[in-house]
Parts: sequence; C-alpha cells; structure tokens
Amino acid sequence: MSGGLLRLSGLSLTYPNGTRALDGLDLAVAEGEFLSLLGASGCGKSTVLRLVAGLIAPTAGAVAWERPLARGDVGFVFQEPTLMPWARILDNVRLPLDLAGMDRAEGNARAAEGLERVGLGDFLRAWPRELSGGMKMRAALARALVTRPRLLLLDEPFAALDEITRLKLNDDLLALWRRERFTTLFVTHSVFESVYLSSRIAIMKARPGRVVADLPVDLPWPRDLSTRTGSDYGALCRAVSERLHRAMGEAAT
Ligand SMILES: Nc1ncnc2c1ncn2[C@@H]1O[C@H](COP(=O)(O)OP(=O)(O)OP(=O)(O)O)[C@@H](O)[C@H]1O
Repeated sequence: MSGGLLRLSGLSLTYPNGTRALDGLDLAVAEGEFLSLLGASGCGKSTVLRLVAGLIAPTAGAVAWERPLARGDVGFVFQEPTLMPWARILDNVRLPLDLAGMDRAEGNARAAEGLERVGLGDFLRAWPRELSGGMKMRAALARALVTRPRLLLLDEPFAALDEITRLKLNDDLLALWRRERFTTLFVTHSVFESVYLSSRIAIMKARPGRVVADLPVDLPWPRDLSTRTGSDYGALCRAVSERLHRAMGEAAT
C-alpha cells in the first residue's frame, strides 16, 4: 500500500439485533489526507469509525493498517465533547497520557501545549461547565490530539454547535491539520462542510452501508472565506449534492 495508512476491505457489520449496517465496504485511506465520509443519517458512517478505532469487530472483511498500531495512534472526537465534569480542562486533556502511563509533569506539559494549540491556553484550570460549547469541543480536540495520533477520527464533531462557532472551528481544525498533517477521517452529513474541509470525499449509501462514490476535492489551499464564496466551491457543492442525492436513491438496492 504505497502512501496508504489503512485499507478497509469487504467490511461488513451486522448488529446483534439483525441490522445490516455495512456490507462489503471498501475504502483506502492515504497518509496525511483529510477524508470525509458523507452520507445520510443511518448509512453507517459512525459504524465505520467504530470499526476503524477497534471499538467493535467486523462481521466480515478487514481493517488493514500499513504498519501495526501503537497506543495513542488513533484519536477520536465524538459528537459530544464527553469531558469529565469533575476534572479541570488540563486533567481532561491529560487523560490519554495518564492511561499510557506517562509521568504526570510531562503529561501536564503536553496537555498544556495541546490546549495552547486549540486556543485554550488561558483555560487550563477551568472546569468544563465554565466553557462554551465550542470551547468544550476544542478541549475534546486537544484531548484527541494529545497522543499525537497518526489518525484522527471525528464523528460529526461540530453538528451541535451554532453556525458561527462551527465555521470558526472548521477553520481552526483545517489550520491544525495543515500544520501537523495527521490523517483525518471526518464524518458529516453536511455537503458544505465536507467540501470546505476535505482533500477527498467518500459518499456512502445506506441499508446496507457502502461507499458509492469517491471524489477528490481540488479546491486550492489555504481555504478561507474566499473559498466559501467562490464559484468553484459552489459548483463542487452542487456536484456532491447531486451524487449524494443519487446515493440516497440507491439505498434500497
Ligand atoms: N448498537 C447498535 N445496535 C443496533 N443497530 C445499530 C447500532 N448502532 C447503529 N445501528 C444501526 O446501524 C445503522 C448505521 O448506524 P450508524 O450510526 O453507523 O449510521 P450513521 O450514518 O453514523 O448515522 P447518523 O448520521 O445518524 O449518526 C443504522 O440503521 C442504525 O440504526
């Protein structure tokens, strides 16, 4: 697999209640790319992330890594920030390092540096309840990145945020990715978000879930407000919307 980080081959998952979430899904993820999984609600996007993270095992098929995984190689950001309410922000972000057995002083330094990178350098001692929704999500992002993962999994991380916060976090995530180039697998059902953020989009159909289209996003970098207002962005969003619409029609096949 040249330049590949992982490959999903013939991935199938039937839940114990009989729901065939995925059937024969194929997808290769290249090192350093920003790949979005785009699809309608229930098409199996979160199931793909859980399989990649090793939280569940496939019924058939395989998740093959280009080299064996070490602890901390995969970071996961969920739809909710899932911070521990009884722990200060610094302690929340240090958690993966504590679990890895890192010395506390070194862990604190790494967690503080991670919080700086997401713009929360002034909130190390704050409690989660003292942060806005967007700030909590930044802290969740810092926690997912604190082990310097090779792959960052994001499951609709900004879906619950207001539009202005969401756009700002889109830009901040992109700036981090451009600087550090962790491979990113981003789940969304927003066409606009996927086109703005990604270097590539995999469109899924539902019942059972499978990738039906694989589209490069050739918009120039860096991306900013002029990207969002440009005609190329608009044209690409239209093309992706149309393909997504067709994928939804393929659901019952
Ligand atoms: N633990 C579970 N047990 C049974 N069925 C499940 C379970 N988790 C998900 N499913 C079903 O599997 C299918 C895929 O679910 P999944 O959450 O992966 O989709 P999704 O594309 O991420 O949806 P959304 O965009 O709404 O989050 C759905 O039909 C869902 O109802």
